[in-house]
Amino acid sequence: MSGSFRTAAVIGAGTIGLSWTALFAGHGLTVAVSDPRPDLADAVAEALARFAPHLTALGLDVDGLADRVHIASDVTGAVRDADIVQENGPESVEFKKELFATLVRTAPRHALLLSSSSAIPATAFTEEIEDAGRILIGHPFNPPHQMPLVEVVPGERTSQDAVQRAVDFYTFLGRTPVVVHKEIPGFVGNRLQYVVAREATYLVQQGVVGPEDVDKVLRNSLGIRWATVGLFLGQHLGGGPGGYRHIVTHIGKSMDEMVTAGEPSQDPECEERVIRAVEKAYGSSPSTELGELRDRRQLAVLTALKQVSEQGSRTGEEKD
Ligand SMILES: NC(=O)c1ccc[n+]([C@@H]2O[C@H](COP(=O)([O-])OP(=O)(O)OC[C@H]3O[C@@H](n4cnc5c(N)ncnc54)[C@H](O)[C@@H]3O)[C@@H](O)[C@H]2O)c1
Ligand SMILES: O=C(O)[C@@H](O)[C@@H](O)[C@H](O)[C@@H](O)CO
Repeated sequence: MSGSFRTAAVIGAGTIGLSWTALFAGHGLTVAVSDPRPDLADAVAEALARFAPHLTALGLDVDGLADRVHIASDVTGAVRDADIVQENGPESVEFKKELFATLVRTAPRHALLLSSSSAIPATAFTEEIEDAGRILIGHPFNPPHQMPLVEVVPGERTSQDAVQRAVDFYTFLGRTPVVVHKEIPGFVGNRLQYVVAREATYLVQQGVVGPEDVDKVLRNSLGIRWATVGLFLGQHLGGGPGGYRHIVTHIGKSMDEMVTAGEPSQDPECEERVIRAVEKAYGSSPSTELGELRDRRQLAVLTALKQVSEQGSRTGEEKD
C-alpha cells in the first residue's frame, strides 16, 4: 500500500462507484461508501463478490476484501478520514457543485477530491468553491477495476501538486492515467467514442449495416488494432515506408474527397428504430451472461497485453 493513500471515500455507489470500491479495497485501502440507495449494503456485498475473481485475475489478493469496505451513514461520515474522495454521483453540474462544496468543508484538508464525470470539466462545478486546488476529474472507463485508462483532467484552479498526486494514486492502483492538458467537455476518450457512435448510428439508420455487424467490424479490426497500438501508431504502421505521412497525403486525401461524416437523425422514430435493433440483437436489458462474456474477454486481452509488455520490458523493446 502506498503510504499517502490509506483511506478512500466512494461517494455514489452505482455502476462506477461499486467498481472503484472493489479496486480500492483490492489494493489494500480502507474504503467508506456513501449513497442514499436503500440497498447500499447488499449492492456493495454483491459487487465485491462479483468483482473479486476479476481482481484475482489481475494479480490482486482479495483476502479480507469486504473487511476493508464500510458503509457510511452519510457523505460527512464517509470522507472524515479520507486521503482520497472519488465522486460517482449523477452526471449533473448542479449535483456536483453541491456535493463538492460539501466535500471541501467536510473532507480532511489534504484529501484529493476527484470526480468520475464522463464529460463535465471540473471548472464547471467549482466556480463558487474557494478551495478548488485539490478538485479535478479522474474519469475512468467502465468498469474501472478492469479498464486501465483514467483521464486526469485538472480544472482551471487545480494545483499541479493535485494533478501529480492523482497520477500517483491511479498508478498505485495499476491504472494508466493520462493527463488531459486542456479542459474540453467529454475529455478525450468520450469525444472519440461519441463521434464513432454517431457514425455507427447513422450507418444503422441508413440500413447500411445492423448493430451486431457494426460490433463485429470493430471487434475484428479497429478494436484489436487500437487495443494494441492505438490510432496514430496504427496508421503510421499502415502507411508503408512513408508511414503516417503517406496515410495523410495519399489515402487520407481520397478519403476526404469520398467520405462525409454521417449526421444521424434525431427524429424520435429513427432513434427508436436503432434502439429496437440493438435490443433485438442483445435483449432489452444487458444480461448477466453478456456482462460476464465482456469481462472474460476484457480480462483475456488485458492479461495477454500484460504478458507482452513484461516480455518486452525484459528485452527493452516495450514502448507503452
Ligand atoms: N456508467 C459509465 O459507463 C460511466 C463511465 C465513466 C464515468 N461515469 C460517470 O460516473 C458517474 C456515475 O455514473 P454511474 O454510471 O455509476 O451512475 P449510476 O446511476 O449507476 O450511479 C449513480 C449513483 O449516485 C447515487 N447518488 C445519487 N445522489 C447521491 C448523493 N447525494 N450522494 C451520494 N450518491 C448519490 C445514486 O444512488 C446512484 O447509486 C457519472 O458522473 C458518470 O458520468 C460513468
Ligand atoms: O465508455 C465508458 O465507460 C465511458 O466513456 C463513460 O464515461 C461513458 O459515459 C459511456 O459509458 C457512455 O458514453
